[in-house]
Amino acid sequence: MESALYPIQNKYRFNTLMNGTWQFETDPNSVGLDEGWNKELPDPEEMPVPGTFAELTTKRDRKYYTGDFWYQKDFFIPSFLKKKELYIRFGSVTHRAKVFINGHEVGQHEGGFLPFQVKISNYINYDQTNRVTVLVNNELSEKAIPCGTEEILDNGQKLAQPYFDFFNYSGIMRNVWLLALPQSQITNFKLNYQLANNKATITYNIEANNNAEFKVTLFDNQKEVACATSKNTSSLTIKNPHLWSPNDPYSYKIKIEMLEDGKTVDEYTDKIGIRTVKIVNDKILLNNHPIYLKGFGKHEDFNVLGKAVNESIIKRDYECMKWIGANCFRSSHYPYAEEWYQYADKYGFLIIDEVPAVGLNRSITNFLNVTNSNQSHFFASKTVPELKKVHEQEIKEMIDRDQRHPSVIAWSLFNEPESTTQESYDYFKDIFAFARKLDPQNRPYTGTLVMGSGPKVDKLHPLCDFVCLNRYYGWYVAGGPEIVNAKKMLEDELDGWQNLKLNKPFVFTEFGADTLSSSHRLPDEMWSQEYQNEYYQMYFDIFKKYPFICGELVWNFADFKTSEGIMRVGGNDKGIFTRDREPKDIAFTLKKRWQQLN
Ligand SMILES: CCCN1C[C@@H](O)[C@H](O)[C@@H](C(=O)O)C1
Repeated sequence: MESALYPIQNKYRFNTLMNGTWQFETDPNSVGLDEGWNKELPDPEEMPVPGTFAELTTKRDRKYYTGDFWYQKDFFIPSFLKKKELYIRFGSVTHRAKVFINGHEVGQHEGGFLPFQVKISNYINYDQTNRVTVLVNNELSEKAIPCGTEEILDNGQKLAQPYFDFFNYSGIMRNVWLLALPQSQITNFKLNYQLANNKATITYNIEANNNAEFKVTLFDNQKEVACATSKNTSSLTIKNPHLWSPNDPYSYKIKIEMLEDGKTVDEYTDKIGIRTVKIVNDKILLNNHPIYLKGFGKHEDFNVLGKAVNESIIKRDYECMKWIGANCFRSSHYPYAEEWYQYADKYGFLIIDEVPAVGLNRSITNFLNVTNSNQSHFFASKTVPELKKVHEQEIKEMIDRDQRHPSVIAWSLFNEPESTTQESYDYFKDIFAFARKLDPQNRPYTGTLVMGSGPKVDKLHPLCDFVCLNRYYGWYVAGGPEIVNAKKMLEDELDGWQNLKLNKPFVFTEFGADTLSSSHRLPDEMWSQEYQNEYYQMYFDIFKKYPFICGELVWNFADFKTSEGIMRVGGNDKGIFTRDREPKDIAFTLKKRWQQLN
């Protein structure tokens, strides 16, 4: 069911997008399966794919709809495709899906931010119209990621209660492809690079659905530079490699041919960037040179689109990040659509790729409890074994999908869980041990520590190759005139970390202040542009004193939608850019700083 290879077209492989208008119907009483909705929706409406119903409706109960809902689309399959294996590949379906072809169940998937594909060949009527139906569910629990719960309102409606600070958008929010693939096919390939003596050794490991030989060819600007024919794994070596880096995102082309009895039966080509990432003492090295990460925590989020993929938004975000002088972002708090990583490879951005392990606590204000006995002991609950299984499945799918991107430099296995209890350490010790077996390039593994999980109480930093801090001194604590105290709080904490002599890099993966682009205040006040500037200047002045700080990823790239609440004005307003991607004053401050920072 996993589908790590992005669809391409060549003489062996064909695909077509199934995006556009699908039929849609909510199923609040979960009667659809009994009433045959997998064959025919009784009273559907049009729904765009990719898209999310929550951003399109004018009715509150539809916006917050929680439970089962159905998508359906008819499609024609000509008989000349009979020789191929047919699949439907979903870039994602949020949060879980059951797929039917002409009424027959063909597969299901848990997890709303990673691709999967279902084989449909055995259920297709050739030279006829066929029907795909998807049963989707968007409920939150402590047995899946992202975590949350739900309540039943007085009118009987379910309401998702996220343990996280972004709107629980759901549906088919990424591209959908019809794939026609060869019977014998390449299903994934993994690459690792060693650099020495001005040579690069590229070790490959090819996964396929049949035993075969493989011919692997590397091209530099169309010129063949290396070639090998082998079973699934071997290596290629090239002299004077042109390495990939943010300032020079150079790519080679790799072509893999699958051979049966000497005849090519499948071919997959991709762009690859030769580079290495490692941690040495308290520095992050890219191609053996220390790097400083400048950029953002982001969200996939935009007006009307919700989290639906849209290449215009992707392009605009990268243009803004190039303009401001950023070189990095974290895919907070879930793996983004594949197109984000393709652009990062092309434009030379670095990505900390994050699995949707957010809300592994019992409140998004968990940080208020983390240092006292009010802790929720989240990892002591009986649902943890089920949660761990899903967490591991999604780590594997994320790494299988993204391990070849040169832009991906690290894996974030958690965002702000409960992290000061022995049971949290026991849980994540297993999670890290599981994950460390999966990446052929052995990139660094980390996770972000919630406010309060500091040097005296945090249990998870020993598992991390570099330590990521989400800190809000000057906002959630010691805000406004008390910002004078916030400075000392931040310094005291960093002194505490320094005294542990961890000899590890630290990255600030979140720090920020809600700011209304309409607000100017003299003297500055919280929510004003002037305060956002003062807040960041305080952090930057302090960062200078701690050489182990190797990155500043501000929160957030842009304003984004959350659930409603007394601390949210139409959503989270900590953006450097507004939700429609226009700069706040702080963007010009960061541009000046980041273009000078090497
Ligand atoms: C400590 C608060 C949690 N942190 C996580 C992120 O998802 C939130 O959007 C951000 C905020 O509250 O702005 C802070």
